[in-house]
Amino acid sequence: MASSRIEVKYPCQEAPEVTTDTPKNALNAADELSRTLLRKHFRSCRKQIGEAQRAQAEQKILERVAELIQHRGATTIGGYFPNDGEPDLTPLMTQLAPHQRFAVPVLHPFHKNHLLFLRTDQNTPLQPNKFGIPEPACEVPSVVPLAAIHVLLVPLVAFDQHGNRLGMGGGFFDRTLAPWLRGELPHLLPVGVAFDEQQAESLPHAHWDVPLPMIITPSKSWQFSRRDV
Ligand SMILES: Nc1nc2c(c(=O)[nH]1)N(C=O)[C@@H](CNc1ccc(C(=O)N[C@@H](CCC(=O)O)C(=O)O)cc1)CN2
Ligand SMILES: Nc1ncnc2c1ncn2[C@@H]1O[C@H](COP(=O)(O)OP(=O)(O)OP(=O)(O)O)[C@@H](O)[C@H]1O
Repeated sequence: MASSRIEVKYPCQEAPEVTTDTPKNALNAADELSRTLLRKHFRSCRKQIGEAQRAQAEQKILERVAELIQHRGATTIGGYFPNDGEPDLTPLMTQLAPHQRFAVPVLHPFHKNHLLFLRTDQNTPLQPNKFGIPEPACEVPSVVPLAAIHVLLVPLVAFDQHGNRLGMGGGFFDRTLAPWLRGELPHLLPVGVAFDEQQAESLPHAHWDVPLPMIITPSKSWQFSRRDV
C-alpha cells in the first residue's frame, strides 16, 4: 500500500514528521502516535505563550466572543475553566447581562467520558476534578441541558484550516457534540477557541471527530461550511 504522509505546519518549533501506511481516516497505531505527538507539541506551544502576549490574545478572543454572543442574541453561554495553558475566557462570567447565564462542563458522575454542563458564576464554590480542573458541585438544579446552550466555547489543543479539532484525548467534546452533528441541537453553535499558535496546517481525523463550524483566535474568526471539513 502506498505510504501517505501527514504534513502539519508547526508554527513554534521543529516537530517530528509522521508517516502512515494506511488510508486516511482509519484509526491505527500510526494515527494514534501522530495524535500523541501532535498533542505533546501543541500543548507545549500553548503553555509557552508569555504572560503579556497571553493577556493581549485573551482580550482579543473575548472581544470576538462578546461580539458573537451579541450578534446571535445568545442568552446561555457554555464556557470552561482554563487548564494546561488554554485561553482564560472566564472574565465573560462577570460581563454577562442579568438575563444571560454561563455554564461549564463537569465530568459526568456516572457516564464515563461524558460531560454535564452546570450553571456557574463568579460566586459558585469550585473544587478540582480528577484532572485538576475547577468544577462546581454536581447538583441537579444547576444542570443546563445542552439543548439550552446557544454558544458553546470549546477548548482545543490544535485546529486546522478545515475546522478539525484535536482535544485532550478523552473524547469528551466529540461525545458531547455528536448529537449536534446529527442535527439534533439546532440552537447550539459550538465555537472552538484557541491561540493562533494552535493552528496546524492539517490534522489527522477519525470518524468520531466532530469538526467545528467556527473557531475564534485572536487574529481571526474562522467559519467552516460542512463542505470544508
Ligand atoms: N478546560 C477544559 N476543561 C475540560 C476539557 C478541556 O479540554 N479543557 N476537557 C476536554 O475534553 C474535559 C477534560 N479532559 C481532559 C483530558 C485529559 C487531561 C489531562 O491532563 N490528562 C493528563 C493525563 C491523564 C491523567 O492525569 O489521568 C495528561 O495528558 O497529561 C485533562 C483534561 C472536560 N473539561
Ligand atoms: N461519539 C463518540 N462515541 C463513542 N466514543 C467516542 C466518541 N467520540 C470519541 N470517542 C472515543 O474517545 C476517544 C478519544 O477521542 P479523541 O482522541 O478524538 O479525543 P479528543 O477530541 O482529543 O478529546 P476531548 O474531546 O476530550 O478534548 C477515542 O478512542 C474514541 O473512540
